[in-house]
Amino acid sequence: MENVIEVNGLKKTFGSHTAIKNVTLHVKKGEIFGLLGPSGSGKTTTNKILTGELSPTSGEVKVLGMETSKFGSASFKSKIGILSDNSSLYERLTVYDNLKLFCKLYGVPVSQIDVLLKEVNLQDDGSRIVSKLSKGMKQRVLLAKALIHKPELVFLDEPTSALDPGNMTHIHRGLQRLNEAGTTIFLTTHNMEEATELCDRVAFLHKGELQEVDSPVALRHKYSTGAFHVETHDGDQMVIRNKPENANQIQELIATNQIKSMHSDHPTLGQIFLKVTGKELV
Ligand SMILES: Nc1ncnc2c1ncn2[C@@H]1O[C@H](COP(=O)(O)OP(=O)(O)OP(=O)(O)O)[C@@H](O)[C@H]1O
Repeated sequence: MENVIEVNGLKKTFGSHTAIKNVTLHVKKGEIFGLLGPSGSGKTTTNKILTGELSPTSGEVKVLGMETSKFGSASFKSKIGILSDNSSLYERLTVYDNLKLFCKLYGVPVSQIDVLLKEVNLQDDGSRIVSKLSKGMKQRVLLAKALIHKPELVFLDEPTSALDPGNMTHIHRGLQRLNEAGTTIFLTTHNMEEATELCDRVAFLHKGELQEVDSPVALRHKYSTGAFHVETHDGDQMVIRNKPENANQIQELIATNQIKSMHSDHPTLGQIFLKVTGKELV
């Protein structure tokens, strides 16, 4: 499958500090790819390099088949959408007028605004002044702004960090629909449930280096202890190792209808990150 992001041996230094050491990653067209890492691991720096805001110190970076020298071009900008902590709105204008400006900038019909406001659950808030909105509402307007020109590839840096659970679910469904319609999503998040739910593949970034790149399911399988957690109808809880000598015990529990619940011990992405890097993903 075609790669929309190709990074080989990327390095980025700020003075004597090396923020990105030797990162190689490839994102396929149509994927939701999650970049996960604790504060200071280099996620924002990677995002900024991929969107042309920063230049790499060394290494090869190609996005949508274009070299970094093309990242300032109108053609590149029309194909990517960005939601980052640098994204901003005109505070004194209404939500609708903000989006109207971006429609004009990209030559998009204003009819697109109502569609997008519904997608971000702000269908009744178009006439509100941006400065009066909550942080979570602004984040959703910024998401609408990032998507207004129907980009092929979107970079979303913590897109749901300010959202309540209801709106987070609404945005997750919207991002899944967007992805099903063909948009590739490069997602940066601290939220492990979000990454597990949304991402086809995730990469763990730690101190500027990638530790693991795989699907959440494959990672959880890889780091599974192979044990079963069993709860009986009597309220007993037990951990049974997945070994041949324990097969009889499990069979007997099943035959005597004692099992209330049983699930295999697959660690969460947060637990895997801790195991791989020795650091909490916070
Ligand atoms: N402009 C800069 N000048 C100097 N150092 C920088 C600059 N930008 C980032 N760094 C350093 O590079 C490292 C990676 O920073 P980066 O912002 O990419 O991390 P992050 O993973 O996005 O963190 P967070 O989750 O807190 O946003 C940090 O040590 C940071 O201090």
